[in-house]
Amino acid sequence: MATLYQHKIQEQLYMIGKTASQPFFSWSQEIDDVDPFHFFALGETCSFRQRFYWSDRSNETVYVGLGCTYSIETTGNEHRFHMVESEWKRFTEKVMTHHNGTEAAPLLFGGFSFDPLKRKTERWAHFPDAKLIVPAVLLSVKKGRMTLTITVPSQNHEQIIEKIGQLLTLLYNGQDSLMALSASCQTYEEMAKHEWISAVQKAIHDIREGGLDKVVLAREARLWFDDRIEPSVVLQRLREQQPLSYLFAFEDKGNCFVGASPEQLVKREGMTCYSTCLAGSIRRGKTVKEDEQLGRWLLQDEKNLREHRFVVDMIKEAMMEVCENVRIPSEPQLLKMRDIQHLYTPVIGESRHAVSLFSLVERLHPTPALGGTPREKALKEIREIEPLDRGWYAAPIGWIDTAGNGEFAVAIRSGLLQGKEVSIFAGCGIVGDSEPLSEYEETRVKFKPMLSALGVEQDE
Ligand SMILES: C=C(O[C@@H]1C=C(C(=O)O)C=C[C@H]1O)C(=O)O
Ligand SMILES: [Mg+2]
Repeated sequence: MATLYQHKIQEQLYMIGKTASQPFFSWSQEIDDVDPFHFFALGETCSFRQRFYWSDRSNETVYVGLGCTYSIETTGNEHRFHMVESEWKRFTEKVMTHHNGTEAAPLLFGGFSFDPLKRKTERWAHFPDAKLIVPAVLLSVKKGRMTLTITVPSQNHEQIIEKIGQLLTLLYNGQDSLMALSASCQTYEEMAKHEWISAVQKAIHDIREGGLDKVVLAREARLWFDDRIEPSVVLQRLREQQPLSYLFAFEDKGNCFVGASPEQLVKREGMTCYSTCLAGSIRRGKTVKEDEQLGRWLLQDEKNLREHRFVVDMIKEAMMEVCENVRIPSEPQLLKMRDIQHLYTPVIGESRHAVSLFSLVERLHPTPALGGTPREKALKEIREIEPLDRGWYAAPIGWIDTAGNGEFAVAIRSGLLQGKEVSIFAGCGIVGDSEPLSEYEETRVKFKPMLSALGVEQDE
């Protein structure tokens, strides 16, 4: 039965290719339920060199992509958001779609580097300042309904269609295997710890001198395992451990950037635009009582409220420039994740004119939650004093569809998996009354989600 199904799809694809009048075509069909993690893992089995994974905070929308039919890439480009937007538009004009009654259509997924002007290291060699791809095979899950979308060139596609056929055979004949984490961590090292603390001291000093209000400083920890870490295992563990976060992964030739972020940068759905202000943090309590006490403390702590206020002021201003009827609560609320609680203020507005998703991303990135205030001064300070190449950490990651709707998260609580080696990243907002050691502790708490997903517990 399953093999027939696979052959039918292959046949249809060859037929469409023969009559296609555009350079690419895209074919969609609703399919029986499959496990998205299993689908992602099969990408490796069938040697697709690019894979991505996305699920939103409610887990209502899941996208898993394998292979790459079209890619948009830039390095060091100041106009990178605009360039990606126009390239995507060009692609959508070159593709013929066969929906078969589904809502699905091709999708562009990818991310950006935090700062194109920062000096780059070898570690992030596969992650340029912008890289977004149209996958050859896309699994979409929307409110429980699953769709498969295959997007391929109209000519010379025999090899890729053959490969997709193999994938479908395995998908319906193989077992869904819940994989366990088999690699164990041999060495854990906090990189440039003392330089980072000195950088925090310097930032506090510079803020007190005036002209700079807030700057976010991040650091890295590196782990060495006795075996290769398979990203699908990490994703599965993140889903279990961080059910309220965005889950994302972007893999290119064995380098996989993965994370579970609580932070939305922007979402566009028709004329409605969403963003969130997230800044100000404290750990979770060990008991309900302690947890509530910590939460109450956070809601009235001057230093954390100041960190948060800078983010609210900037996002509110940016949204009011392009939206009307901007709704934003006057006080932050608590957002509790498994390991940490934050001050949180959601923002919603109706776009005044056709404001594109990428122009919103450009306006908002980086918010003072990841850069600082004023933006350019803070970025300069980070470039100069932060002992780290952030790469894609703390930058926008997400998707856009052919109608221009989509969503980008801020890629924090994340790490880069490279075979047996993993780098994880965490940062925090420094203001005038920050204390270097408590900021250091805050980054330790922010390492926890990735560490637990990797099966590593920190010393208390
Ligand atoms: C920079 C990070 O987190 C950001 C910084 C926060 C803070 O300083 O309180 C809180 C949430 C995030 O916007 C990170 O997790 O690496
Ligand atoms: Mg903080």
